[in-house]
Amino acid sequence: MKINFNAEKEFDIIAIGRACIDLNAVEYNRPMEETMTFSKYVGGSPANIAIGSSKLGLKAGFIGKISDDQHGRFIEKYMSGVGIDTSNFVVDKEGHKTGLAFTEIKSPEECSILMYRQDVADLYLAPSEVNEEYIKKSKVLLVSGTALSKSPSREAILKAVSLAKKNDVKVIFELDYRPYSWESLEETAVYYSLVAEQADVVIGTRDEYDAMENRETEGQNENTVNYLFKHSPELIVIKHGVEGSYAYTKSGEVFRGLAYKTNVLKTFGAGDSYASAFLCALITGKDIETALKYGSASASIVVSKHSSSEAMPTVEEIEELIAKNETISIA
Ligand SMILES: Nc1ncnc2c1ncn2[C@@H]1O[C@H](COP(=O)(O)OP(=O)(O)O)[C@@H](O)[C@H]1O
Ligand SMILES: O=C(O)C[C@@H](O)[C@H](O)C(=O)COP(=O)(O)O
Repeated sequence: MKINFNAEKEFDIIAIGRACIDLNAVEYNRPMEETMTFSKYVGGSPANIAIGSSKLGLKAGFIGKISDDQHGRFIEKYMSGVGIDTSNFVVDKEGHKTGLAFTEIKSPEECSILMYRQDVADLYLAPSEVNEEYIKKSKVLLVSGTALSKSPSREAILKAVSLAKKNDVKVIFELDYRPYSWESLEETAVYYSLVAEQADVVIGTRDEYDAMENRETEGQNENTVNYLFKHSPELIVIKHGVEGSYAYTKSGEVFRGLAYKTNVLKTFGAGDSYASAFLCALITGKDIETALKYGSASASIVVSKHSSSEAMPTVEEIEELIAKNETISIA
């Protein structure tokens, strides 16, 4: 099965949400308390997805608010440098700062992220700063769940989703759940359900769907898809880490994507690289099974490297890995 996108559109994908900075531990395999040096990269889930998409040859744009300082200018310059249209970046004029994510790489299995996200510029994107003429030019609007965590960004996202639906732009909802961004699980569940019900494609980990369902315990994929398929989604992707991922279609098909063996350096970056390559495959007309392979291969490459954004692979690297066919099989 394939998803049909409107071929007349100028952009393949426009992402909306945060464009921030990752500061990744240079001395890894140790706790952050003992880490003295960090490398700077552009970060933020939707920015990473836009960067990954652009590197794979898609025409990508971005809607977001950046700080009026050195960090904001670094982000804009890096993203335009990799070919992303940054004309719809808004520069914050109220002194809000760029969000920072310090990463800790204790071991390949034990990584964590320490986020500095108080009063960050990205969450001040206002509905009036979301432009219909821009959104209508894209095949896809990629929405990050974290952008729903606070107003006015929350309303800006809801406006963007309704403009996308009005203008034949597919809404892809990447759940991107960061618990510390939210007041409560209850609040997350309200806004995640609202947007997931309107989206065409939903992508998330099992844990993230549990947040959408306001669950403290692990839910069943079958129940999740039965609920969402009563609404707009035509495709639902549920990721299970190294155990791989599943894609469910409204017509009842289920596909499994296996993870590819790799030399893991750190675990973060997997989700964003997966999303960009999965979507690139779908948008360029590949079937869902191939899209799952693209997502898994891209994630496998990025977890073997130091960054999330800079490490995003090319189509050739992805296809080379798929051709080797060294998957991780877990029952
Ligand atoms: N250790 C790993 N080795 C190889 N691939 C991995 C590994 N961990 C995750 N992946 C790949 O990345 C995808 C997304 O990872 P997951 O952990 O589910 O998402 P997220 O990073 O959003 O939490 C998985 O479906 C898998 O294909
Ligand atoms: O999303 C962020 O704000 C931080 C990211 O830039 C960071 O690289 C990361 O956590 C990516 O992890 P993923 O969501 O597993 O792809």
